[in-house]
Order: sequence, then structure tokens, then C-alpha cells
Amino acid sequence: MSAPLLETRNLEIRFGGVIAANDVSLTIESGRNLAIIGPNGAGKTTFLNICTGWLKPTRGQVLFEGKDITPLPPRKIVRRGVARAFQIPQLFTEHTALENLLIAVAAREGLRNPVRDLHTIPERAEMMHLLEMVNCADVADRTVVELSEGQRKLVDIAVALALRPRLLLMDEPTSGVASSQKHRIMEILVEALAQAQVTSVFVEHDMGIVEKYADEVAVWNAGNVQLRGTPAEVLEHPDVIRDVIGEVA
Ligand SMILES: Nc1ncnc2c1ncn2[C@@H]1O[C@H](COP(=O)(O)OP(=O)(O)OP(=O)(O)O)[C@@H](O)[C@H]1O
Repeated sequence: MSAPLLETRNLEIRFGGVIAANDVSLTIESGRNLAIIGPNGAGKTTFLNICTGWLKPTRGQVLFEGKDITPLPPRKIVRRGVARAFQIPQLFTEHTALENLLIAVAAREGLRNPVRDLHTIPERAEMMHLLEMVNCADVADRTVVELSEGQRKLVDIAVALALRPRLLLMDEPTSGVASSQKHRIMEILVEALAQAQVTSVFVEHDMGIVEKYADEVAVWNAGNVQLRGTPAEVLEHPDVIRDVIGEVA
């Protein structure tokens, strides 16, 4: 049997007296969209930060496609195929949407001066295709400051896909977007991930989004996974209703 796409073994990290990861062992299989939910301070973002190498656990391991990536610096983990998108899009706001993707490619290819060499990058057509996949081809030549919050979120996802990941970790992909737009953004996002064959893990506080777009849900509590299952199993569980849904309601 092949190794899971991502596996964590007994992760532990403390910040002073707080145990933000308390023996976290979890596997993520290819082709799934896993939502992470849980009360504030449960350790959800800490988990993403450990998987991307931004935080190093004091104990435990992260394996990607069966290989230990725990000691690697974040840029090497990205090259292995693990990308990250943040609550607030990390874009160069004075550059156009397309230029942002080209900068990501230049960084991926290790060009020394990605901004200067932008327009010589041969992957232009591939990047335009990514913008089409996230429904943003029509704003390819607009600077990021001119885009709506929803478009920025989608361009940020396209930038992550430009790194050709096999796993994308996201912190609240629809936060900051008007609630009327959230489902549309998630639909575009989930379709783009399926097309690019990218597995996703996303932290989410909106249970409507979790119910509709996650294949599986992991519930975090006090630095560990309290429960895991399908959205239907998890969202009706009395502990989740008490500890998570009660809190966000
Ligand atoms: N760099 C840090 N230094 C000190 N404490 C930290 C640091 N990062 C996280 N913590 C603490 O670790 C705990 C887990 O934080 P984390 O951000 O992972 O929770 P979360 O589940 O993502 O919360 P939220 O839903 O509010 O974003 C919290 O008590 C937080 O204050």
C-alpha cells in the first residue's frame, strides 16, 4: 500500500505553558478536501505552520509522500509539493494578477531577480490557464489593488497552484469575503483543486462551508484531534455542537 500524502506522528509544540500541539498523529490521503475546525486557540494554525516548516515541533515528525520533511526549511518543503495560502492574501499589490503568478514561477524556478525577469518567463500560457481555472482571466492585467477581496483570494490560490503543489494548506479561504460570495468562491476553488489534482486541508470557522465543501472534517481541541469523520458525522456530534458550533453560533 502506498504511503499517505501527508502523515504526522506525535507532533508536540509548546509556547510557555500552552501546549499548542499535543501528540498530533494524523494522515491525509490524496484527492480529499479535509476541513479543520475547532475553538479559538485549539492549535489549528499551529498545525498548518508545523506542516509547512514555519514552526519546528519539539517532538514528532511530518512525512510527505512517506519522506520525513520535519527538518527541512519552508522553501524546500514548498519544492517537495506543499503550498500554503493565508487568511490575508500574500500578493504584491502594485503588480498585476498575472505578474503575481509569474513572480511565483520565477521563485519556483529559483530565478535571482524574479521581478526584473518577469516578462521573459516562458510559463505565461500556463499561468493564464491557472487564472482561467479560478475565473480571473479577465482581470489578469489589473493590479491587485484594483481587485475585489474575492478576486484577491482566488488569485492567491492561483499563485499557490503556480508552485505546482500536491497539497495545499489554507487558513480560512473565504474569510473577509461577503457572505453572499463565500459559496461562489468555494465552488471555484474546489473545482480548480480537482482540475489541478491538488489535495487540500483548510481551517474553517463557517460550518455551512464545511458541510458543503469538505470530504472529511478533523476537530481540533486543546492541541489535538478530538474527532474525525464525514461532515454529517462530525457536525451532528454533541461534543462538536457544544465545543465548536456553540462557540461560533
Ligand atoms: N508564536 C506563538 N507564540 C506564543 N504562543 C503561540 C504562538 N502561536 C500560537 N500560540 C498559542 O498557541 C495556541 C494555539 O494557537 P493557534 O493559533 O494554533 O490556534 P487556532 O486554533 O488556530 O486559533 P484561531 O481559531 O483563534 O485562529 C494559542 O493559545 C496561541 O495563543
